[in-house]
Amino acid sequence: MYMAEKVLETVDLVKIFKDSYEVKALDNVSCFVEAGEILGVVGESGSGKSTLARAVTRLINVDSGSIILNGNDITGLKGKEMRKIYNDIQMVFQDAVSSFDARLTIEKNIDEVLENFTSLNRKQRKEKIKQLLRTVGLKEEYLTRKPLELSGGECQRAAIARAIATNPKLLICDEATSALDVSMQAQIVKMLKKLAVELNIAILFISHDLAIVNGLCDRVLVMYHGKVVESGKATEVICNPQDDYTKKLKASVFI
Ligand SMILES: Nc1ncnc2c1ncn2[C@@H]1O[C@H](COP(=O)(O)OP(=O)(O)OP(=O)(O)O)[C@@H](O)[C@H]1O
Repeated sequence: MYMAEKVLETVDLVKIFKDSYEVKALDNVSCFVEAGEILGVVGESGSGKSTLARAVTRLINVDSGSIILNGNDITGLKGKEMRKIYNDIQMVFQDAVSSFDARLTIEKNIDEVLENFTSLNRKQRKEKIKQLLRTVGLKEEYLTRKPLELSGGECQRAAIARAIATNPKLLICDEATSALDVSMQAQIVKMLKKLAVELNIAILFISHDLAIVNGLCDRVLVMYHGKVVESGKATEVICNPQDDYTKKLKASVFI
């Protein structure tokens, strides 16, 4: 029997932020994403979505639970060991422009990643960058443009080109389409679907937009106060929610 490869798995992740009071931002969060699959993570503001992304990329430490990447427990990795797996996990954020160095061309911005994380020579890197731009639907002339000379949608495409430059196994998109207009959102969604299938990348797609998640994701997790309150096939969870919170979330979005 064919078994899809689990690229990411989290087991009972707990993260508590202690300020003047305690916030359980992740409350026993277990989830997984397979190669070629897109997992949506939805929930209102403050439900823990970005904390999950930051925990998985090890930008923050968790209090308990495990993070398994390609079958390896990466929960406790530090420094050099952790840097080795950065090739395998990439992130795309809402504000694509500020994720780039505004003084450098798109080519140079992407080249920095290739220079740091691959052994390609200058000529090979240039070819690779051209190929990456083609993959995300940007013409070669964008190589010499600077981030502020691109539209929001084009810049997000360039950010995705840079994110896939190291052939990651897992791509985390944190509100990656939220700043775009509806037609741009649709184009990026189409492209992410294509990338998941053609490059066999697992995508964790964080969004507050249930309609987009419904159109893009295979499965979805609904988070509330750090807990996964419902999960399942995206169309089933969103079209026919069982949990009261998911019902409310859907009603608040679609009224
Ligand atoms: N560094 C931090 N210190 C203290 N509390 C934090 C920190 N980061 C997040 N939190 C808290 O953890 C909870 C979850 O926040 P998180 O950013 O994960 O939510 P979110 O679902 O991504 O929200 P949004 O959709 O607004 O981005 C919130 O109550 C937030 O205030």
